[in-house]
Amino acid sequence: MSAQILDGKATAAAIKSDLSARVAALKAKGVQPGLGTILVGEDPGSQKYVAGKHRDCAEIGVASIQRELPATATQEEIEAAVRELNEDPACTGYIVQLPLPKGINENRVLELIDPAKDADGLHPTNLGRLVLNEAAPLPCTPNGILRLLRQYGVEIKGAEVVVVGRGVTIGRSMPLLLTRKSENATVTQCHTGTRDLAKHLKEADIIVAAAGSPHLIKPEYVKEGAAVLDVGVSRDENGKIVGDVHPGVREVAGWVAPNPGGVGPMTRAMLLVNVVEAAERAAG
Ligand SMILES: Nc1nc2c(c(=O)[nH]1)N[C@@H](CN(C=O)c1ccc(C(=O)N[C@@H](CCC(=O)O)C(=O)O)cc1)CN2
Repeated sequence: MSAQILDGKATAAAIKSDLSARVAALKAKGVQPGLGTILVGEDPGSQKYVAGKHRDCAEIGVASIQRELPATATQEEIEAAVRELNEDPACTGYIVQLPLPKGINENRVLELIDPAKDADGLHPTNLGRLVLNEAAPLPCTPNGILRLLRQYGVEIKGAEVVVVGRGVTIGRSMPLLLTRKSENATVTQCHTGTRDLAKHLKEADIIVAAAGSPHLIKPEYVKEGAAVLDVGVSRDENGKIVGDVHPGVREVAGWVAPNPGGVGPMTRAMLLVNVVEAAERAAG
């Protein structure tokens, strides 16, 4: 039996359609939401993601503010771009596209973002609010994963979830979201220091694969009927995406979020949710 596809494209389209109406309501009140992006360098993947974010903005009526810096930009130049967006009233929320070039202190840049304009939910204040169970913009990919699971009726409550990876955009906060009382999942986090990944995966009802290691999750590691979300992005010699999940997993799993077409579009939709919610808060 082949797994049901968790269709991120279709789910994101429905979310964007709802957001369009909310943006129109804000505009009727004289509020124009605006998403800013800071892109440093010429990484083709990052350029593509940022371009997609601005296409989404145009689709739902959010204004776009784009700042591009060369790969040679200094820490000070990047921090100056952050300060500028903090002060720009047209920018109601913004992101710094990650990763930043080698040699740049990413945490120092993230810490400079005004937490009220943090559209990624990655500022330490907002991550701290998440730990404290307070309202905060949620990190986009983890939130998108939850929305996708709910959309397809995958049971999260009581589920054994294995998160593979511990990066700042997904792995660090995914367990925080899943273990809130509203989700009530049990989470095991695996990473490069995990001794027996297969043992943990075999127990999992839900697998979130965010390691960036091509085809790391093999069919024989997956419990029959599990939900498997492929979030890892590697590229082959032609620039084509290779996910963390082996294609054969579809024959074992109950649900699969493919890559591309699964979690990626949801990440972008959740960014728009954060931007619109921040503008709604600011409008009272
Ligand atoms: N500041 C941030 N940087 C990064 C984040 C993030 O959430 N905030 N996450 C990733 C990249 N990312 C968002 O920026 C992202 C990844 C994937 C997609 C997407 O739509 N992917 C498509 C495929 C696109 C392609 O063909 O390359 C899909 O999965 O269908 C959007 C955004 C790291 N950096």
